[in-house]
Amino acid sequence: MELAVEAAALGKRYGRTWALRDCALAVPAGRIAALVGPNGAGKTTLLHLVVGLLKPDAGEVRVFGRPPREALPDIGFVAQDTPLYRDFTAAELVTMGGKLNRRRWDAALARDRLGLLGIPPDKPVGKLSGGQRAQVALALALAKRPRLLLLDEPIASLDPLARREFMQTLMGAVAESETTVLLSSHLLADLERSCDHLIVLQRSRVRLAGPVDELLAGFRTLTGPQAGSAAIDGVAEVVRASHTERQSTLLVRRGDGPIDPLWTEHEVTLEDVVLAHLAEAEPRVPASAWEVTA
Ligand SMILES: Nc1ncnc2c1ncn2[C@@H]1O[C@H](COP(=O)(O)OP(=O)(O)OP(=O)(O)O)[C@@H](O)[C@H]1O
Repeated sequence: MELAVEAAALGKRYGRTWALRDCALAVPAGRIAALVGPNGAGKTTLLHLVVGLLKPDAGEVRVFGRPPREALPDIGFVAQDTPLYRDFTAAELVTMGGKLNRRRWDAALARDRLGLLGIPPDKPVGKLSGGQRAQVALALALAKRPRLLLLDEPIASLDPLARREFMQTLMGAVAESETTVLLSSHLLADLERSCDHLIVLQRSRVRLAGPVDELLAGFRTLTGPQAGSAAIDGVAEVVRASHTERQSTLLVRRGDGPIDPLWTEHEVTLEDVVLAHLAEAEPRVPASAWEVTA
């Protein structure tokens, strides 16, 4: 199995604070991988390490078996907030992309895609809507015909319809080209429909990672009587529990044995699994840290 992204003991720190630590990852080629986690978890840092914009302070990351700098011609990257030269039109950006990527540039693909989406070719991109700009950035990244496409929160500013259209465009494009995608997002419901690999970061560490179908198959929600959890001891490991006066709801990592019929088993969604793993309280900053000496 070819790995598109592989990281071992990868770490990056700013001053004394680790933005990413002990990160071990293996994203197989051809996957659409979602990178999720709370604000400040280290998602952008990880993407910047993968594209070679940052150098690791520990460990290493490889892209198709090579250091990121060597793999750069095979990587397409759309940074957070899709930065584009705002005074240029989409048509000018497509031409400029051709000059910057002489080895491989599919201008026809970008033009066809933008034409289909009704993006005006002759309007400065600064005057397009946020969704249209995101589509321009995606079309430019795809025109590079990358083997790995990195997208940092590409749909954050889009309305629900534009989000769906963006994800459909993305999935259609990568299915045709067998591109591997690593995309960070907070929008779990959108990811469930389109991603087949998941990486959850929390407080600079990988909390959970693997193929979505395997992760979902490994967890169940159980509902049953309060204080009945002894009945599942040894059969299922409780990841998160919530209780009302009458019943308990448990998210469990499923073992092999049968579950006591006291409990009703339900399948889980991606959102259930991610939120249960992130539910640990985030550390708070004490109010005293905000005091500024006059
Ligand atoms: N240039 C920098 N200098 C100092 N600290 C930084 C810098 N960039 C990021 N950090 C810190 O590194 C940590 C990880 O930041 P990062 O931007 O990777 O998180 P993120 O998961 O992408 O967050 P978000 O979802 O808010 O975009 C945070 O604690 C952040 O404050």
